[in-house]
Amino acid sequence: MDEHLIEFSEALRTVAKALRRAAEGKASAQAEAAEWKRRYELERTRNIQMERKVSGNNNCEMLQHWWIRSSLDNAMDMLRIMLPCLFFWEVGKEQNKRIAEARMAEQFSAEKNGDIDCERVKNSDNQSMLQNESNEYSETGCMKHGIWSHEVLRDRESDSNSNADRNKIMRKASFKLSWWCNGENGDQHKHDIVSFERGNITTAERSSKQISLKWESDPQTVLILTKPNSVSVRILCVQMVRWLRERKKLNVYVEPRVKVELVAESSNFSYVQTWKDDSEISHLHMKVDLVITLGGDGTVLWAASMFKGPVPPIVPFSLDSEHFKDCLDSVLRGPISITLRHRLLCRVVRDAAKNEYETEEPFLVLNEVTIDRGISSYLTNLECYCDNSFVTCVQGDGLILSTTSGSTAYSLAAGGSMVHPQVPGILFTPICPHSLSFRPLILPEHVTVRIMVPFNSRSPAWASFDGKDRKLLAAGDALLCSMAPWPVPTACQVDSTNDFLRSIHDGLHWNLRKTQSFDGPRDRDL
Ligand SMILES: NC(=O)c1ccc[n+]([C@@H]2O[C@H](COP(=O)([O-])OP(=O)(O)OC[C@H]3O[C@@H](n4cnc5c(N)ncnc54)[C@H](O)[C@@H]3O)[C@@H](O)[C@H]2O)c1
Ligand SMILES: Nc1ncnc2c1ncn2[C@@H]1O[C@H](COP(=O)(O)OP(=O)(O)OP(=O)(O)O)[C@@H](O)[C@H]1O
Repeated sequence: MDEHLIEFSEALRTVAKALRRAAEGKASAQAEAAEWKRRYELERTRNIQMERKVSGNNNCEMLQHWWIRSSLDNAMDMLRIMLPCLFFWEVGKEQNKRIAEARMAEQFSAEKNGDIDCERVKNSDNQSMLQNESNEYSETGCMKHGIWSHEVLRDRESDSNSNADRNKIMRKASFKLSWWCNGENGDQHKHDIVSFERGNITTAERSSKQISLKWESDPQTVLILTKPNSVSVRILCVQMVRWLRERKKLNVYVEPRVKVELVAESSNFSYVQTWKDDSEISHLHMKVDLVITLGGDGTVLWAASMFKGPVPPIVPFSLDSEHFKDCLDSVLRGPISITLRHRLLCRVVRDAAKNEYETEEPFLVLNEVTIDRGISSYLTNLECYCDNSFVTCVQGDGLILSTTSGSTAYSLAAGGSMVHPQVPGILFTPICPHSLSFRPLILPEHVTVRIMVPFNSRSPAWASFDGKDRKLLAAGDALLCSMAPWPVPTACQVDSTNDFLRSIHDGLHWNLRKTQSFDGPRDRDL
């Protein structure tokens, strides 16, 4: 009995193997056939285009001979390739072969009969989808309706179908990719970065591309922002204001504090402009062509925080900027490489709010928003959601939601990755989590992160924005954070990537290690 069972199971295994091989043969034959068909169609389209060109010469007879000959050559080539494929195909399904032969015959005879008039083909009752595509392709150079992929021959549904049905072919399921936005009035600015060609997805444009700024009219007005309480900054500021006004004939804006300092230095600086209150600051972006910062990273953060909407290009100067004239000359002339630094839009929603839109004044951060335990000695307890999905509960000192620009600041100190500033995304970095497995995350740019202080939390939490403006988050309060539509354009010294690498080498001494000495054991000694 056992022997019979073993024999039977062996037989079954053999049958299964044969079936699998047949299925694999069919799949590869189908793939190969589809590929050759695609090439055939491309060639055919090219021929139609060439024919159109030649017909301009009114040499119809020559054209017809040439066309028929090249079509025959193509068809023969295709047949040569298709025959072995069809053999395998037959193993799988006899009907596929019949459809393919019919299809080939139809194409072949159409070509042989010199059926090369695009309009005629287009209007023909028996037009095939293939011919339609061909016409569309040759007329427009691209697909008109949606995104198509390679065509494949369709299994015949039933033998009783009409000839027209039998000869029908089916394309690989066509599809369209579109951006998902938060409704029509969503605050996310999107643009197409993906292009489609015959169903193959290619990224045409990526936001991490190097961007170049070319002035279309000469800049007229410059705003200079300076780090306070620094003698070297004050000296540099005086020189720069003078040069910009006297040599470049530009209008110069400074902060009220700096104007007082300048006028105290010399009454000649009375031409320097400033503002009286915050409402004037909100209109600055409409007057200022360029912002110059004299200071470090903190001054750039300060500059960005002054613009609650669009930000003019920022040229950051460190304190040792001896060559500011050459540098500003080339910036004012353009073109310059810029880095578009993404910002995060942060809104606090109180427990008492009726809905998510009832928020306090939003904050825009260039580095990060931090939610921490403040002066409380208890662990934070923060519930985190990404769109509507629960992410995790942060129990530790807190959480940093950082931009990629801010990835080299606090987030880095808390163990987050350093990310090129042109990469769009939100870094989700815990601060001293009380768990061994809480690794930092990087979330995509389009999400909204929601951090909530649960009602069972032992203490409130504190949110701070680029290290400033602390806000208390009580139980039930939440912080919403998403990518802001207004990036901060900063001028590069060389280009985005070069500047980023230089800043992590020079500023952070990234991977600085003494070079290993030459003397010592070598591979050949082993
Ligand atoms: N443990 C930490 O590393 C820590 C703690 C608190 C705040 N910070 C950072 O300080 C920032 C505020 O800066 P500030 O100048 O107003 O305060 P600050 O004067 O205390 O300077 C903080 C330091 O962070 C550096 N820094 C700021 N942004 C940076 C960036 N994007 N890449 C690399 N280094 C950066 C500055 O150069 C400065 O040396 C916050 O946004 C936060 O990222 C860091
Ligand atoms: N125009 C300004 N008005 C008020 N505060 C400012 C201004 N510019 C900078 N700050 C603040 O001064 C502090 C120090 O500025 P900044 O980081 O530029 O100097 P730094 O610490 O010497 O530079 P770094 O450490 O990045 O080399 C920051 O907290 C910043 O917010």
